Amino acid sequence: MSTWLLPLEALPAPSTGAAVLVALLVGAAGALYAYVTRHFGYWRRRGVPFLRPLPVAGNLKDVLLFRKHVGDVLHEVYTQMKELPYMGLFFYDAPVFFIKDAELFKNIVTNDFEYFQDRGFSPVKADLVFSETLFARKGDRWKDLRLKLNPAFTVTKLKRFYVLLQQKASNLDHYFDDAARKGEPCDVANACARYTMDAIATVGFGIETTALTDDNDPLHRLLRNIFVYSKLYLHASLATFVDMQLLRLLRLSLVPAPLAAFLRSTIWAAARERERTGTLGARRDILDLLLELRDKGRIAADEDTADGGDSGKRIADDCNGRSAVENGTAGNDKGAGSIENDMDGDVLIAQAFSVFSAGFDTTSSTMSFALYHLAKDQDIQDRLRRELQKVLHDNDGILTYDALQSVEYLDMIFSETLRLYPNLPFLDRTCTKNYNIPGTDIVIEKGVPVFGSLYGIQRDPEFFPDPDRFDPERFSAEKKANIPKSCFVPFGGGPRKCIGFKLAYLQGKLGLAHLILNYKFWPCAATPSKMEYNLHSFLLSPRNGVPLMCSRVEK
Ligand code: HEM
Repeated sequence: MSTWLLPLEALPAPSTGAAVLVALLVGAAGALYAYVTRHFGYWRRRGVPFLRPLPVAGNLKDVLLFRKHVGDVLHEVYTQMKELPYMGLFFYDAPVFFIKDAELFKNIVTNDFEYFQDRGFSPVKADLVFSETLFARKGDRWKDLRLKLNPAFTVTKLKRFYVLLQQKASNLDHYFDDAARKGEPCDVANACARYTMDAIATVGFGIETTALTDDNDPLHRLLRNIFVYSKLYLHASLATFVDMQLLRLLRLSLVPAPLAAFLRSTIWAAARERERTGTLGARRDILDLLLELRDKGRIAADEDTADGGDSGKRIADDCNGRSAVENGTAGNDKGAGSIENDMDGDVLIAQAFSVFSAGFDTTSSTMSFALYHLAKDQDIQDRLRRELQKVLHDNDGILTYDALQSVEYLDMIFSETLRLYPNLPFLDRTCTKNYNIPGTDIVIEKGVPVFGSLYGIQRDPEFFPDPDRFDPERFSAEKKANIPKSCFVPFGGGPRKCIGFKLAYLQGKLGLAHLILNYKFWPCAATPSKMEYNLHSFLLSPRNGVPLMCSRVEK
Protein backbone atom coordinates (compact mmCIF):
# COMPACT_ATOMS: atom_id res chain seq x y z
CA MET A 1 0.00 0.00 0.00
CA SER A 2 1.45 3.39 -0.88
CA THR A 3 1.99 6.02 1.84
CA TRP A 4 -0.70 8.38 0.62
CA LEU A 5 -3.40 5.75 1.33
CA LEU A 6 -2.44 5.38 5.03
CA PRO A 7 -4.91 6.83 7.59
CA LEU A 8 -3.68 10.19 8.90
CA GLU A 9 -2.90 8.92 12.40
CA ALA A 10 -0.57 6.30 10.88
CA LEU A 11 1.68 9.01 9.37
CA PRO A 12 4.76 9.94 11.38
CA ALA A 13 4.30 13.29 13.18
CA PRO A 14 6.34 16.04 11.49
CA SER A 15 9.28 17.25 13.49
CA THR A 16 9.04 20.80 14.89
CA GLY A 17 11.90 21.85 12.59
CA ALA A 18 10.06 20.67 9.45
CA ALA A 19 6.84 22.37 10.58
CA VAL A 20 8.70 25.66 11.09
CA LEU A 21 10.28 25.32 7.65
CA VAL A 22 6.91 24.70 5.99
CA ALA A 23 5.39 27.66 7.85
CA LEU A 24 8.29 29.87 6.76
CA LEU A 25 7.97 28.78 3.12
CA VAL A 26 4.20 29.37 3.12
CA GLY A 27 4.74 32.75 4.79
CA ALA A 28 7.43 33.72 2.25
CA ALA A 29 5.26 32.63 -0.69
CA GLY A 30 2.35 34.64 0.76
CA ALA A 31 4.57 37.70 1.24
CA LEU A 32 5.94 37.37 -2.30
CA TYR A 33 2.41 37.03 -3.71
CA ALA A 34 1.26 40.05 -1.72
CA TYR A 35 4.26 42.01 -3.05
CA VAL A 36 3.83 41.18 -6.74
CA THR A 37 0.08 41.82 -6.60
CA ARG A 38 0.25 44.88 -4.35
CA HIS A 39 -0.98 47.26 -7.08
CA PHE A 40 -3.72 44.97 -8.41
CA GLY A 41 -6.49 46.74 -6.47
CA TYR A 42 -5.57 50.08 -8.03
CA TRP A 43 -8.27 50.28 -10.71
CA ARG A 44 -10.98 48.63 -8.58
CA ARG A 45 -10.51 51.27 -5.88
CA ARG A 46 -10.94 54.03 -8.46
CA GLY A 47 -14.01 52.58 -10.13
CA VAL A 48 -12.26 52.06 -13.48
CA PRO A 49 -13.19 48.84 -15.34
CA PHE A 50 -10.09 46.68 -15.66
CA LEU A 51 -8.83 43.44 -17.10
CA ARG A 52 -8.02 40.85 -14.44
CA PRO A 53 -4.20 40.62 -14.15
CA LEU A 54 -1.94 37.66 -13.39
CA PRO A 55 0.92 37.90 -10.90
CA VAL A 56 4.21 38.96 -12.54
CA ALA A 57 2.76 39.24 -16.08
CA GLY A 58 -0.18 41.55 -15.35
CA ASN A 59 -2.10 41.54 -18.65
CA LEU A 60 1.00 40.73 -20.72
CA LYS A 61 1.04 36.95 -20.20
CA ASP A 62 1.29 36.16 -23.91
CA VAL A 63 4.05 38.72 -24.36
CA LEU A 64 5.90 37.36 -21.35
CA LEU A 65 5.69 33.84 -22.78
CA PHE A 66 6.71 35.01 -26.27
CA ARG A 67 3.45 33.82 -27.78
CA LYS A 68 2.20 37.15 -29.13
CA HIS A 69 3.51 40.57 -30.11
CA VAL A 70 2.65 43.35 -27.69
CA GLY A 71 0.94 45.14 -30.63
CA ASP A 72 -1.36 42.14 -31.14
CA VAL A 73 -2.13 41.85 -27.43
CA LEU A 74 -3.16 45.52 -27.16
CA HIS A 75 -5.17 45.17 -30.37
CA GLU A 76 -7.08 42.26 -28.82
CA VAL A 77 -7.80 44.34 -25.71
CA TYR A 78 -8.92 47.22 -27.94
CA THR A 79 -11.34 44.94 -29.83
CA GLN A 80 -12.74 43.28 -26.70
CA MET A 81 -13.51 46.66 -25.12
CA LYS A 82 -16.35 47.24 -27.60
CA GLU A 83 -18.04 50.47 -26.41
CA LEU A 84 -15.78 51.11 -23.39
CA PRO A 85 -13.80 54.35 -23.96
CA TYR A 86 -10.99 53.37 -21.55
CA MET A 87 -10.00 50.71 -19.07
CA GLY A 88 -7.35 49.82 -16.54
CA LEU A 89 -4.59 47.38 -17.46
CA PHE A 90 -1.47 46.13 -15.74
CA PHE A 91 1.88 45.98 -17.51
CA TYR A 92 3.62 43.45 -15.30
CA ASP A 93 2.65 44.92 -11.93
CA ALA A 94 2.23 48.55 -12.99
CA PRO A 95 -1.27 50.05 -13.44
CA VAL A 96 -1.68 51.50 -16.95
CA PHE A 97 -4.60 53.62 -18.19
CA PHE A 98 -5.51 52.26 -21.63
CA ILE A 99 -7.58 54.52 -23.89
CA LYS A 100 -9.69 53.28 -26.77
CA ASP A 101 -11.59 56.47 -27.52
CA ALA A 102 -9.67 58.16 -30.35
CA GLU A 103 -10.88 61.69 -29.47
CA LEU A 104 -9.93 61.34 -25.80
CA PHE A 105 -6.53 60.04 -26.80
CA LYS A 106 -6.08 62.89 -29.29
CA ASN A 107 -6.82 65.40 -26.51
CA ILE A 108 -4.27 63.79 -24.27
CA VAL A 109 -1.46 64.03 -26.82
CA THR A 110 -2.46 67.47 -28.17
CA ASN A 111 -4.86 69.84 -26.35
CA ASP A 112 -4.15 68.56 -22.85
CA PHE A 113 -0.47 67.98 -23.52
CA GLU A 114 0.50 70.00 -20.45
CA TYR A 115 -0.76 67.08 -18.32
CA PHE A 116 0.99 64.43 -20.44
CA GLN A 117 4.28 65.89 -21.59
CA ASP A 118 6.47 62.92 -20.78
CA ARG A 119 6.83 59.36 -21.95
CA GLY A 120 7.04 56.68 -19.30
CA PHE A 121 10.52 55.76 -20.51
CA SER A 122 12.71 55.60 -17.45
CA PRO A 123 16.07 54.33 -18.57
CA VAL A 124 18.55 53.49 -15.88
CA LYS A 125 20.92 56.29 -14.96
CA ALA A 126 23.89 54.30 -16.23
CA ASP A 127 22.34 54.35 -19.71
CA LEU A 128 24.04 57.65 -20.45
CA VAL A 129 23.27 57.77 -24.14
CA PHE A 130 19.65 56.61 -24.08
CA SER A 131 18.78 58.93 -21.17
CA GLU A 132 19.63 61.97 -23.31
CA THR A 133 17.57 61.06 -26.38
CA LEU A 134 14.36 62.87 -27.30
CA PHE A 135 12.50 59.63 -26.54
CA ALA A 136 13.60 59.60 -22.92
CA ARG A 137 14.07 63.22 -21.86
CA LYS A 138 11.33 64.73 -19.74
CA GLY A 139 9.72 68.08 -19.00
CA ASP A 140 11.63 71.24 -19.86
CA ARG A 141 14.76 69.28 -20.79
CA TRP A 142 12.76 67.51 -23.52
CA LYS A 143 11.10 70.76 -24.69
CA ASP A 144 14.44 72.56 -24.87
CA LEU A 145 16.01 69.78 -26.94
CA ARG A 146 13.00 69.41 -29.24
CA LEU A 147 12.90 73.15 -30.00
CA LYS A 148 16.58 73.02 -30.84
CA LEU A 149 16.35 69.95 -33.07
CA ASN A 150 13.19 70.79 -35.03
CA PRO A 151 15.00 72.99 -37.55
CA ALA A 152 17.19 70.02 -38.50
CA PHE A 153 14.23 68.24 -40.10
CA THR A 154 12.67 70.87 -42.36
CA VAL A 155 11.76 70.16 -45.97
CA THR A 156 14.44 72.62 -47.10
CA LYS A 157 17.10 70.62 -45.25
CA LEU A 158 15.80 67.32 -46.61
CA LYS A 159 15.68 68.55 -50.20
CA ARG A 160 19.38 69.29 -49.98
CA PHE A 161 20.11 65.62 -49.42
CA TYR A 162 17.86 64.26 -52.11
CA VAL A 163 20.72 63.58 -54.54
CA LEU A 164 22.63 61.64 -51.87
CA LEU A 165 19.53 59.60 -51.14
CA GLN A 166 19.16 58.84 -54.84
CA GLN A 167 22.69 57.44 -54.95
CA LYS A 168 21.93 55.14 -52.02
CA ALA A 169 18.67 54.04 -53.62
CA SER A 170 20.50 53.07 -56.80
CA ASN A 171 22.88 50.92 -54.69
CA LEU A 172 19.86 48.68 -54.06
CA ASP A 173 20.60 47.32 -57.55
CA HIS A 174 23.66 45.43 -56.27
CA TYR A 175 21.37 43.38 -54.12
CA PHE A 176 18.42 42.86 -56.42
CA ASP A 177 20.35 42.35 -59.67
CA ASP A 178 22.13 39.47 -58.01
CA ALA A 179 18.86 37.87 -56.86
CA ALA A 180 17.21 38.44 -60.26
CA ARG A 181 20.17 36.90 -62.10
CA LYS A 182 20.23 33.84 -59.87
CA GLY A 183 16.45 33.48 -59.96
CA GLU A 184 16.47 33.02 -56.19
CA PRO A 185 14.21 34.53 -53.54
CA CYS A 186 15.66 37.61 -51.87
CA ASP A 187 14.81 38.97 -48.46
CA VAL A 188 13.56 42.47 -49.22
CA ALA A 189 13.42 43.32 -45.50
CA ASN A 190 17.16 42.76 -45.21
CA ALA A 191 17.90 44.81 -48.34
CA CYS A 192 15.68 47.71 -47.27
CA ALA A 193 17.30 47.82 -43.81
CA ARG A 194 20.72 48.09 -45.44
CA TYR A 195 19.50 50.86 -47.76
CA THR A 196 17.97 52.97 -44.99
CA MET A 197 21.09 52.54 -42.86
CA ASP A 198 23.40 53.73 -45.66
CA ALA A 199 20.98 56.57 -46.39
CA ILE A 200 20.79 57.82 -42.78
CA ALA A 201 24.58 57.59 -42.36
CA THR A 202 25.30 59.74 -45.40
CA VAL A 203 22.38 62.15 -45.10
CA GLY A 204 22.77 62.68 -41.39
CA PHE A 205 26.47 62.48 -40.81
CA GLY A 206 28.37 62.34 -44.08
CA ILE A 207 29.56 58.85 -43.13
CA GLU A 208 29.92 56.50 -46.07
CA THR A 209 28.76 53.09 -44.84
CA THR A 210 28.57 50.09 -47.17
CA ALA A 211 25.78 48.05 -45.62
CA LEU A 212 24.23 47.32 -49.03
CA THR A 213 27.36 45.87 -50.49
CA ASP A 214 29.34 44.57 -47.53
CA ASP A 215 28.13 42.14 -44.84
CA ASN A 216 30.95 43.25 -42.58
CA ASP A 217 30.08 46.93 -42.52
CA PRO A 218 30.71 47.77 -38.82
CA LEU A 219 27.72 50.07 -38.36
CA HIS A 220 25.41 47.53 -39.94
CA ARG A 221 26.74 44.79 -37.67
CA LEU A 222 26.18 46.91 -34.56
CA LEU A 223 22.82 48.39 -35.49
CA ARG A 224 20.98 45.71 -37.44
CA ASN A 225 19.55 44.09 -34.32
CA ILE A 226 19.20 47.18 -32.21
CA PHE A 227 15.47 46.54 -31.77
CA VAL A 228 15.69 42.75 -31.76
CA TYR A 229 16.13 41.86 -28.14
CA SER A 230 16.91 38.77 -26.15
CA LYS A 231 14.01 37.66 -23.94
CA LEU A 232 15.31 39.54 -20.91
CA TYR A 233 16.01 42.69 -22.91
CA LEU A 234 12.57 42.69 -24.54
CA HIS A 235 10.99 42.77 -21.11
CA ALA A 236 13.52 45.29 -19.86
CA SER A 237 12.70 47.57 -22.79
CA LEU A 238 8.94 47.18 -22.31
CA ALA A 239 9.31 47.69 -18.59
CA THR A 240 11.11 50.99 -19.09
CA PHE A 241 7.84 52.31 -20.55
CA VAL A 242 6.18 51.87 -17.17
CA ASP A 243 9.14 52.43 -14.88
CA MET A 244 9.58 49.02 -13.29
CA GLN A 245 11.87 49.17 -10.32
CA LEU A 246 13.06 45.58 -10.48
CA LEU A 247 14.44 45.87 -14.00
CA ARG A 248 15.96 49.24 -13.27
CA LEU A 249 17.83 47.55 -10.47
CA LEU A 250 19.33 45.17 -13.04
CA ARG A 251 20.90 48.28 -14.62
CA LEU A 252 20.26 47.08 -18.18
CA SER A 253 21.31 49.56 -20.83
CA LEU A 254 19.18 50.11 -23.96
CA VAL A 255 22.19 51.30 -25.95
CA PRO A 256 24.72 48.45 -26.02
CA ALA A 257 28.19 49.60 -24.92
CA PRO A 258 29.95 48.57 -28.20
CA LEU A 259 27.44 50.62 -30.23
CA ALA A 260 27.86 53.65 -27.94
CA ALA A 261 31.65 53.33 -28.24
CA PHE A 262 31.45 53.03 -32.04
CA LEU A 263 29.21 56.10 -32.32
CA ARG A 264 31.51 58.12 -30.05
CA SER A 265 34.61 57.31 -32.09
CA THR A 266 32.96 57.66 -35.53
CA ILE A 267 31.02 60.86 -34.84
CA TRP A 268 33.90 62.68 -33.14
CA ALA A 269 36.29 61.58 -35.89
CA ALA A 270 33.92 63.01 -38.51
CA ALA A 271 33.60 66.24 -36.51
CA ARG A 272 37.38 66.61 -36.14
CA GLU A 273 37.85 65.98 -39.87
CA ARG A 274 35.41 68.78 -40.69
CA GLU A 275 37.22 71.13 -38.32
CA ARG A 276 40.62 70.14 -39.77
CA THR A 277 39.55 70.67 -43.37
CA GLY A 278 37.58 73.83 -42.66
CA THR A 279 34.40 72.21 -43.96
CA LEU A 280 32.41 72.51 -40.74
CA GLY A 281 28.98 73.82 -41.67
CA ALA A 282 29.40 73.17 -45.40
CA ARG A 283 27.07 70.18 -45.66
CA ARG A 284 24.45 71.48 -43.21
CA ASP A 285 23.63 67.85 -42.38
CA ILE A 286 22.51 66.65 -38.96
CA LEU A 287 26.09 66.46 -37.68
CA ASP A 288 26.80 70.04 -38.78
CA LEU A 289 23.58 71.17 -37.14
CA LEU A 290 24.39 69.37 -33.88
CA LEU A 291 27.85 70.96 -33.86
CA GLU A 292 26.27 74.34 -34.57
CA LEU A 293 24.02 73.79 -31.56
CA ARG A 294 27.07 72.91 -29.47
CA ASP A 295 29.02 75.99 -30.54
CA LYS A 296 26.28 78.61 -30.88
CA GLY A 297 23.36 77.19 -28.90
CA ARG A 298 21.01 77.44 -31.86
CA ILE A 299 20.48 76.34 -35.46
CA ALA A 300 20.24 79.19 -37.94
CA ALA A 301 16.88 79.33 -39.71
CA ASP A 302 16.57 78.21 -43.33
CA GLU A 303 15.77 80.76 -45.97
CA ASP A 304 12.44 78.91 -46.21
CA THR A 305 11.36 78.29 -42.61
CA ALA A 306 7.71 77.60 -43.28
CA ASP A 307 7.49 74.05 -41.99
CA GLY A 308 10.21 74.00 -39.34
CA GLY A 309 9.07 77.27 -37.86
CA ASP A 310 5.51 76.11 -37.69
CA SER A 311 6.28 72.99 -35.72
CA GLY A 312 8.48 75.00 -33.37
CA LYS A 313 5.63 77.43 -32.75
CA ARG A 314 3.22 74.57 -32.16
CA ILE A 315 5.42 73.06 -29.49
CA ALA A 316 6.04 76.31 -27.71
CA ASP A 317 2.31 77.10 -27.76
CA ASP A 318 1.22 73.60 -26.82
CA CYS A 319 3.55 73.57 -23.88
CA ASN A 320 1.85 76.77 -22.72
CA GLY A 321 5.18 78.51 -22.92
CA ARG A 322 6.13 81.75 -24.56
CA SER A 323 5.88 81.34 -28.32
CA ALA A 324 9.52 80.81 -29.19
CA VAL A 325 8.95 81.44 -32.88
CA GLU A 326 6.97 84.61 -32.37
CA ASN A 327 9.75 85.85 -30.13
CA GLY A 328 12.39 84.82 -32.61
CA THR A 329 13.96 82.34 -30.21
CA ALA A 330 13.09 79.03 -31.86
CA GLY A 331 16.15 76.88 -31.59
CA ASN A 332 17.61 79.19 -29.00
CA ASP A 333 18.58 77.55 -25.76
CA LYS A 334 16.51 80.11 -23.88
CA GLY A 335 13.36 78.97 -25.73
CA ALA A 336 12.25 76.55 -23.04
CA GLY A 337 13.35 78.42 -19.96
CA SER A 338 16.77 78.58 -18.39
CA ILE A 339 18.19 75.24 -19.55
CA GLU A 340 21.92 75.37 -20.03
CA ASN A 341 23.24 74.50 -23.47
CA ASP A 342 24.49 70.95 -22.94
CA MET A 343 24.83 69.82 -26.56
CA ASP A 344 28.19 68.16 -26.23
CA GLY A 345 29.70 64.82 -25.23
CA ASP A 346 27.13 62.06 -24.82
CA VAL A 347 24.19 64.44 -25.25
CA LEU A 348 25.30 64.93 -28.84
CA ILE A 349 26.02 61.22 -29.28
CA ALA A 350 22.50 60.49 -27.97
CA GLN A 351 21.00 62.52 -30.83
CA ALA A 352 23.10 60.59 -33.34
CA PHE A 353 21.88 57.35 -31.76
CA SER A 354 18.22 58.51 -32.02
CA VAL A 355 18.55 59.32 -35.69
CA PHE A 356 20.30 56.06 -36.53
CA SER A 357 18.08 53.81 -34.44
CA ALA A 358 14.72 55.46 -35.16
CA GLY A 359 15.57 56.24 -38.74
CA PHE A 360 16.56 52.96 -40.31
CA ASP A 361 14.50 50.10 -38.88
CA THR A 362 11.10 51.85 -38.95
CA THR A 363 11.37 53.09 -42.52
CA SER A 364 12.84 49.86 -43.85
CA SER A 365 10.09 47.76 -42.24
CA THR A 366 7.48 50.03 -43.84
CA MET A 367 9.17 49.56 -47.22
CA SER A 368 9.23 45.78 -46.84
CA PHE A 369 5.59 45.58 -45.69
CA ALA A 370 4.69 47.66 -48.77
CA LEU A 371 6.69 45.38 -51.11
CA TYR A 372 5.02 42.34 -49.53
CA HIS A 373 1.58 43.67 -50.50
CA LEU A 374 2.71 44.89 -53.92
CA ALA A 375 4.07 41.40 -54.65
CA LYS A 376 0.77 39.86 -53.61
CA ASP A 377 -1.32 42.29 -55.68
CA GLN A 378 0.12 42.62 -59.16
CA ASP A 379 -2.56 45.12 -60.26
CA ILE A 380 -1.51 47.59 -57.59
CA GLN A 381 2.16 47.00 -58.42
CA ASP A 382 1.60 47.50 -62.17
CA ARG A 383 -0.42 50.69 -61.64
CA LEU A 384 2.30 52.14 -59.41
CA ARG A 385 4.96 51.31 -62.01
CA ARG A 386 2.90 52.91 -64.81
CA GLU A 387 2.43 56.11 -62.77
CA LEU A 388 6.11 56.27 -61.90
CA GLN A 389 7.12 55.68 -65.54
CA LYS A 390 4.82 58.49 -66.66
CA VAL A 391 6.29 60.95 -64.17
CA LEU A 392 9.78 59.87 -65.18
CA HIS A 393 8.92 60.40 -68.83
CA ASP A 394 7.47 63.86 -68.13
CA ASN A 395 10.67 64.83 -66.28
CA ASP A 396 13.25 63.87 -68.89
CA GLY A 397 13.97 60.54 -67.22
CA ILE A 398 14.94 62.09 -63.86
CA LEU A 399 12.97 61.40 -60.70
CA THR A 400 13.50 64.82 -59.13
CA TYR A 401 12.35 65.66 -55.62
CA ASP A 402 9.24 67.41 -56.95
CA ALA A 403 8.55 64.61 -59.44
CA LEU A 404 8.62 62.07 -56.61
CA GLN A 405 6.23 64.17 -54.55
CA SER A 406 3.82 64.34 -57.48
CA VAL A 407 3.22 60.55 -57.60
CA GLU A 408 0.01 60.47 -55.62
CA TYR A 409 -0.42 56.69 -55.85
CA LEU A 410 2.98 56.14 -54.18
CA ASP A 411 1.88 58.34 -51.32
CA MET A 412 -1.38 56.38 -51.04
CA ILE A 413 0.53 53.08 -50.90
CA PHE A 414 2.97 54.35 -48.26
CA SER A 415 0.12 55.67 -46.09
CA GLU A 416 -1.93 52.49 -46.41
CA THR A 417 1.14 50.48 -45.38
CA LEU A 418 1.62 52.70 -42.32
CA ARG A 419 -2.06 52.27 -41.48
CA LEU A 420 -1.82 48.48 -41.49
CA TYR A 421 1.61 48.40 -39.86
CA PRO A 422 2.28 51.38 -37.57
CA ASN A 423 5.88 50.53 -36.64
CA LEU A 424 5.32 51.60 -33.08
CA PRO A 425 1.97 49.86 -32.50
CA PHE A 426 1.14 51.86 -29.37
CA LEU A 427 1.66 55.37 -28.06
CA ASP A 428 2.48 56.13 -24.48
CA ARG A 429 2.54 59.16 -22.23
CA THR A 430 2.89 59.58 -18.49
CA CYS A 431 0.51 61.78 -16.56
CA THR A 432 2.55 64.65 -15.07
CA LYS A 433 -0.26 66.27 -13.03
CA ASN A 434 -3.65 64.88 -11.99
CA TYR A 435 -6.08 64.97 -14.93
CA ASN A 436 -9.84 64.82 -14.66
CA ILE A 437 -11.34 63.09 -17.72
CA PRO A 438 -13.86 65.64 -19.04
CA GLY A 439 -17.49 64.74 -18.27
CA THR A 440 -16.53 62.08 -15.69
CA ASP A 441 -15.33 61.93 -12.11
CA ILE A 442 -12.38 59.73 -13.11
CA VAL A 443 -8.98 61.21 -12.37
CA ILE A 444 -5.80 59.96 -14.02
CA GLU A 445 -3.24 60.44 -11.31
CA LYS A 446 0.21 61.93 -11.64
CA GLY A 447 2.74 59.22 -12.51
CA VAL A 448 0.27 56.84 -14.19
CA PRO A 449 1.30 55.65 -17.68
CA VAL A 450 -1.34 56.18 -20.38
CA PHE A 451 -1.38 54.01 -23.49
CA GLY A 452 -3.32 53.99 -26.77
CA SER A 453 -3.22 51.31 -29.47
CA LEU A 454 -2.31 52.79 -32.87
CA TYR A 455 -2.64 49.30 -34.31
CA GLY A 456 -6.14 49.01 -32.83
CA ILE A 457 -7.35 52.43 -34.00
CA GLN A 458 -5.93 51.99 -37.49
CA ARG A 459 -7.56 48.57 -37.86
CA ASP A 460 -10.89 49.58 -36.36
CA PRO A 461 -13.68 48.63 -38.85
CA GLU A 462 -15.65 51.69 -37.73
CA PHE A 463 -13.03 53.96 -39.30
CA PHE A 464 -11.56 51.60 -41.90
CA PRO A 465 -14.10 49.14 -43.34
CA ASP A 466 -12.63 45.70 -44.09
CA PRO A 467 -9.64 46.82 -42.02
CA ASP A 468 -7.22 43.96 -42.73
CA ARG A 469 -7.38 44.50 -46.50
CA PHE A 470 -4.52 46.40 -48.15
CA ASP A 471 -6.40 49.08 -50.06
CA PRO A 472 -4.45 52.22 -51.04
CA GLU A 473 -7.69 53.76 -52.36
CA ARG A 474 -8.59 54.69 -48.78
CA PHE A 475 -5.99 57.47 -49.14
CA SER A 476 -7.12 58.80 -52.53
CA ALA A 477 -7.71 62.58 -52.67
CA GLU A 478 -11.51 62.06 -52.55
CA LYS A 479 -11.57 59.46 -49.78
CA LYS A 480 -8.88 60.49 -47.36
CA ALA A 481 -10.89 63.51 -46.19
CA ASN A 482 -13.32 61.00 -44.61
CA ILE A 483 -10.65 59.53 -42.33
CA PRO A 484 -10.90 61.24 -38.93
CA LYS A 485 -7.54 62.92 -38.17
CA SER A 486 -7.27 61.15 -34.82
CA CYS A 487 -7.57 57.72 -36.49
CA PHE A 488 -4.53 57.76 -38.75
CA VAL A 489 -1.58 58.52 -36.52
CA PRO A 490 1.36 56.25 -37.43
CA PHE A 491 3.80 58.99 -36.37
CA GLY A 492 1.98 59.82 -33.17
CA GLY A 493 0.66 63.31 -32.56
CA GLY A 494 0.93 66.62 -30.79
CA PRO A 495 4.23 68.22 -29.82
CA ARG A 496 5.91 64.82 -29.34
CA LYS A 497 5.01 63.58 -32.81
CA CYS A 498 7.84 61.81 -34.63
CA ILE A 499 10.47 64.41 -35.52
CA GLY A 500 11.66 62.42 -38.55
CA PHE A 501 8.39 61.73 -40.34
CA LYS A 502 9.23 63.80 -43.43
CA LEU A 503 12.57 62.03 -43.75
CA ALA A 504 10.77 58.67 -43.34
CA TYR A 505 8.33 59.47 -46.17
CA LEU A 506 11.14 60.75 -48.37
CA GLN A 507 13.60 57.89 -48.04
CA GLY A 508 10.86 55.25 -47.93
CA LYS A 509 9.06 56.51 -51.03
CA LEU A 510 12.28 57.07 -52.95
CA GLY A 511 13.49 53.53 -52.21
CA LEU A 512 10.15 52.04 -53.23
CA ALA A 513 10.00 54.13 -56.41
CA HIS A 514 13.47 52.99 -57.42
CA LEU A 515 12.64 49.33 -56.81
CA ILE A 516 9.29 49.31 -58.57
CA LEU A 517 10.69 51.19 -61.59
CA ASN A 518 13.47 48.64 -61.97
CA TYR A 519 12.13 45.32 -60.67
CA LYS A 520 9.02 43.23 -60.73
CA PHE A 521 8.25 41.37 -57.49
CA TRP A 522 6.14 38.31 -56.82
CA PRO A 523 5.70 35.87 -53.90
CA CYS A 524 7.56 32.56 -53.59
CA ALA A 525 6.95 29.45 -51.49
CA ALA A 526 8.74 31.04 -48.52
CA THR A 527 6.64 34.24 -48.56
CA PRO A 528 4.35 34.20 -45.51
CA SER A 529 0.64 33.99 -46.39
CA LYS A 530 -0.13 36.18 -43.37
CA MET A 531 2.29 38.71 -41.95
CA GLU A 532 3.66 37.79 -38.54
CA TYR A 533 5.76 40.03 -36.35
CA ASN A 534 9.10 39.53 -34.69
CA LEU A 535 8.28 38.71 -31.06
CA HIS A 536 11.69 39.90 -29.90
CA SER A 537 10.89 43.53 -30.65
CA PHE A 538 8.24 45.96 -29.48
CA LEU A 539 8.31 47.54 -32.95
CA LEU A 540 6.45 45.86 -35.82
CA SER A 541 8.91 44.12 -38.10
CA PRO A 542 8.42 41.00 -40.23
CA ARG A 543 9.14 37.87 -38.16
CA ASN A 544 11.16 35.97 -40.77
CA GLY A 545 12.00 38.71 -43.23
CA VAL A 546 10.05 39.13 -46.48
CA PRO A 547 11.36 36.65 -49.09
CA LEU A 548 10.20 37.56 -52.61
CA MET A 549 11.18 36.71 -56.18
CA CYS A 550 12.20 39.52 -58.51
CA SER A 551 13.21 40.17 -62.11
CA ARG A 552 14.55 43.24 -63.93
CA VAL A 553 11.88 45.36 -65.63
CA GLU A 554 12.46 45.61 -69.39
CA LYS A 555 13.01 49.25 -70.37
C1 HEM B 1 8.21 54.92 -41.00
C2 HEM B 1 9.06 55.50 -40.18
C3 HEM B 1 8.76 56.01 -38.80
C4 HEM B 1 7.68 55.78 -37.99
C5 HEM B 1 6.43 54.96 -38.29
C6 HEM B 1 7.91 56.51 -36.77
C7 HEM B 1 7.01 56.55 -35.71
C8 HEM B 1 7.22 57.27 -34.55
C9 HEM B 1 6.27 57.35 -33.47
C10 HEM B 1 4.89 56.68 -33.44
C11 HEM B 1 6.81 58.13 -32.51
C12 HEM B 1 6.17 58.49 -31.18
C13 HEM B 1 5.40 59.78 -31.36
C14 HEM B 1 4.54 60.15 -30.17
O1 HEM B 1 4.84 59.73 -29.06
O2 HEM B 1 3.56 60.90 -30.37
C15 HEM B 1 8.12 58.55 -32.97
C16 HEM B 1 8.97 59.36 -32.25
C17 HEM B 1 10.21 59.72 -32.70
N1 HEM B 1 10.78 59.43 -33.92
FE1 HEM B 1 9.93 58.37 -35.43
N2 HEM B 1 9.12 57.14 -36.85
C18 HEM B 1 9.67 56.88 -38.08
C19 HEM B 1 10.87 57.36 -38.57
C20 HEM B 1 11.72 58.19 -37.90
C21 HEM B 1 12.93 58.78 -38.45
C22 HEM B 1 13.41 58.62 -39.88
C23 HEM B 1 13.51 59.50 -37.43
C24 HEM B 1 14.77 60.33 -37.39
C25 HEM B 1 15.57 60.54 -38.31
C26 HEM B 1 12.67 59.37 -36.26
C27 HEM B 1 12.93 59.93 -35.03
C28 HEM B 1 12.03 59.97 -33.96
C29 HEM B 1 12.31 60.65 -32.71
C30 HEM B 1 13.61 61.35 -32.33
C31 HEM B 1 11.15 60.50 -31.92
C32 HEM B 1 10.94 61.05 -30.50
C33 HEM B 1 10.26 62.43 -30.62
C34 HEM B 1 10.03 63.15 -29.29
O3 HEM B 1 9.80 62.50 -28.26
O4 HEM B 1 10.07 64.39 -29.28
N3 HEM B 1 11.59 58.58 -36.59
N4 HEM B 1 8.35 58.02 -34.22
